[in-house]
Parts: sequence; C-alpha cells; structure tokens
Amino acid sequence: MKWIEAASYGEMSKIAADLFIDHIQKDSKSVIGLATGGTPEGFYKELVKSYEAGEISFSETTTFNLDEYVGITEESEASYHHYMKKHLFHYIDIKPENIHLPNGSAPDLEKAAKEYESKIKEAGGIDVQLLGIGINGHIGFNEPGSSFEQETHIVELTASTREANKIYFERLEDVPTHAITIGIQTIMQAKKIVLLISGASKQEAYDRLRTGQVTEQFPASVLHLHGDVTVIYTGVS
Ligand SMILES: O=P(O)(O)OC[C@H]1O[C@](O)(CO)[C@@H](O)[C@@H]1O
Repeated sequence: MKWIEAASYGEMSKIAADLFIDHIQKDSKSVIGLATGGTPEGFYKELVKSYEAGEISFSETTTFNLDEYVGITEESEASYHHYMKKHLFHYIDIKPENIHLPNGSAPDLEKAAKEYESKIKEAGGIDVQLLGIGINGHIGFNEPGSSFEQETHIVELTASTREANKIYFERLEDVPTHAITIGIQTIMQAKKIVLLISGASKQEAYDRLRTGQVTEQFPASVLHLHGDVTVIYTGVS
C-alpha cells in the first residue's frame, strides 16, 4: 500500500484526479470505478476542470459506480445517479451508454445485481477504482461483517452509515435501509485502487487501516491484500 499525505483537501483531490487523468490519457478506453459521498466532490471538480481545459476526453471511457440506494428513484436528489450527473457526467463528453450505476429501483434486485456484475466482467473489469471509506470502514456499501468473497449484492445499511448519510435527506427516516453495492471481491479485482481519506471524522478508520490487521469486521482492511493500492489522505494524523 502506498500512502500519500496531502496538505489539504484540494491537494488530495488534485493528486487523485491526476492519477486518473494520467490513466485515461494513456488509455482512452479505460474502465473507471467511481465513488460518491462528500470526499470525492473535489476530485470530480478537478476532472471537470481538466476536461474544460481540453486536457482530457472521456469519449471512450467507461465508468462503473460502486453503489446506489434501494427504494429511491434515480431522479431523487439523494440518489447516486443524481450525484454523478451533478458532479461529473453533466459537464463532460462521456457517452451515456458507457455510464453504469447499479439499479436500486429494479423490481428484481438480485437479478439487477447479477446483471451489473456481468456488465463489469464484459467490460474487462475495472482498471482504476476510486474509493472513499465509511467511518465504520465500509468501502462501497460493504458494511462491517461483509464477506470478502461477495460480488455485487444487496446490503442492509448499518445505523451508523444511515446516520452519517442523513445530511443528504430531510429526515433520518428518509435514509434508505438498503443499498445495492459492488462486492469486495469485485473491488479487489480492480487492477489499481485509489482510496481517499479526508477529515477528522475518518481518524479512527484511518488509524485502523494503518494497523494493517485484515478482518471482515473492518472491510477496508482487505485492501492490504491487493497489490496496487494508493491511499491519499488529509486532515488525519
Ligand atoms: O465520503 P463520505 O461521504 O464520507 O462517504 C464515504 C463512503 O460512503 C459511501 O457514501 C457509501 O457508498 C461511499 O460512496 C463513500 O466512499
């Protein structure tokens, strides 16, 4: 695992964006794994900036997002479909057919999960995967106790995750109880992984990850078993 300490949130976002930009410039057909949440907002700003400066095109790039809530529509402002349009897809030249997010509104969620996993495989797997980390160590929505062997599946969100994400909803009761997420096995099959950690609320997760102990009780710890992980962190010590 490579650890890079950034002096600020802006610097963390820029270092991470440059890694992805470099990858896409070298291989325009890259398959990129994307994350949502507060942490990568600056990262997306940097990608948009680079696109607007004419430094990069996403016209041949394919994306797969990590996760989506179950039980809210794609149009809902709290959905990750909406988040991705708002922070990235609206501004760049990516082809709509190359954008993939799990379908949390599918009538048959198990089937939707299987289909999503197949699409990733058909695309040849993920070249570079962006990750954030939950305060409880979740990656994607793989909560503590998730098996390291899982592919895309449906999860029940923990109380702490629902509490942390309630800022995106009017009331705690509105935060979905379930989500559809890429599994840890899928994440581990990505050729390269970039994990962002930002801010004091992630101190405990950062400390735990640094100890190196691998356990399903702390999902991000699985990353120690991957050969190409870069952690870019700021605001933790
Ligand atoms: O960056 P945040 O908002 O702290 O979220 C942490 C992680 O939790 C999730 O929101 C759950 O999917 C991830 O997308 C994100 O990486």
